[in-house]
Amino acid sequence: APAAQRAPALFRGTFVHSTQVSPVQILNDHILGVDKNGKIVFFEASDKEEKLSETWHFNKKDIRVLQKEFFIPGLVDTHIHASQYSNIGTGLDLTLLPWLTKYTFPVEAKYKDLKFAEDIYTKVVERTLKNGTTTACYFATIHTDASLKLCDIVDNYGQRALVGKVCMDINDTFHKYKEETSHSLEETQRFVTELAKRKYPRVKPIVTPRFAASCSSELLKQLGLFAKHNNLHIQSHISETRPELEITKRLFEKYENYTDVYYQHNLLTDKTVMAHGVYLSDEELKVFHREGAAISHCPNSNISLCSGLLDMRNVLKHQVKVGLGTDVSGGYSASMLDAIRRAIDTTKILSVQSPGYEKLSYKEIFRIATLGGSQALGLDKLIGNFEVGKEFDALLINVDVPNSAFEMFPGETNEVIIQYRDDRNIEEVYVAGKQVVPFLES
Ligand SMILES: O=c1[nH]c(=O)c2nc[nH]c2[nH]1
Repeated sequence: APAAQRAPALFRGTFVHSTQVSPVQILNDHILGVDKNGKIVFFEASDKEEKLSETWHFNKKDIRVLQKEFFIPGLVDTHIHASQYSNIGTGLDLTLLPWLTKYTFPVEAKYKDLKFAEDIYTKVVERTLKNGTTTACYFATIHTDASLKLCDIVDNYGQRALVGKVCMDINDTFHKYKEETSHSLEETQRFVTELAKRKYPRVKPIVTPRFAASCSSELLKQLGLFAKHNNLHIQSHISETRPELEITKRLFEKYENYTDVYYQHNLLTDKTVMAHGVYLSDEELKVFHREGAAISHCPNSNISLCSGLLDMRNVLKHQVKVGLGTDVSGGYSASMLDAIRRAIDTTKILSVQSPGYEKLSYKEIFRIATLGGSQALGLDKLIGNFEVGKEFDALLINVDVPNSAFEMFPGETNEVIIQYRDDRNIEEVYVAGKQVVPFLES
């Protein structure tokens, strides 16, 4: 088993596909496999084929040697507004607060219509899977039935997800889109109960106060207590823009800072993921570390809405759990590859502004997009890398497909792909060992 922990994140090998278990990769004298429950196993084999046929019931014809393919762990999108997918790539001329009023609240209000919800939610789940997102942490809208519909679709496609029905009882700029305080809590309870009844193995609820500026203290308190008593995941936004910080300060005068608002309402736990955190002070980062709360870094959105640049090096220095998020549709791409690139770009910009700033390497960002994301969502015992006993959430990358988006040059290793590969080179997507959404023909 310890050998598995040493197994690299990506490698070439010989692939074995079968109708019973798939896939398996032979690495020198070891076999990385996936059992019937989608769990990763790793064992030594003196005679690979004998061992394979005995243990896994493979025929020789199932074994294919494809030098141009390799696996990477599935990508974890720690912050994505499924409901905003219909706005993707549009309306990015404003900053956060006017953007919410002009573009975002009007589209979210449409999810009262279940047919509209079903159409957009189907498209976003399909698209994120095709882009290699095996796990997503979704914001839905304030509508419970539409949020449950999103859960049904996620389960149907075989994606892994945390899904949140949005809670907000304050909206002074778009009055139609808010709830009564007690209704917001009751509907969250109904959402959690109804989702539990469905017994979906890989779709879990997440308590979702939109952000402090759209929630009364009473609502935050009720949601915090509900999450605490039921040991639930929590997500929200924090310290994304300066004007939002000012409003929050005015609304929650007696609190030390933004982090303290969530902390005092029982909303900052080791199952919490907060989007953005661009303007968190070192003091606040220390509280995040102490409480085991995570940050979802959403670099595309931070740039697109001109919110600010997160100092990831400082977040890592404070040992705060951190993952990456696409933040559709503040972010204009539903691809985690885009988030990886923007995250690297952000630290490069910071290094231009402050010579000597230690940029993040692509290896660090790749880890944050996979294992880091699983830690941020409290799922790292289950997913995030290829450790024995975890579930096999993986992408099969092929560097040599027809119409590939880029060239491989002589002597290059597969590691090159992590630096500039394209989504179109994701050939197969696996969640818990099961193939979901085949994308490219090989
Ligand atoms: O990027 C963001 N998108 C949103 O929808 C939102 N709501 C509050 N704060 C937010 N930030």
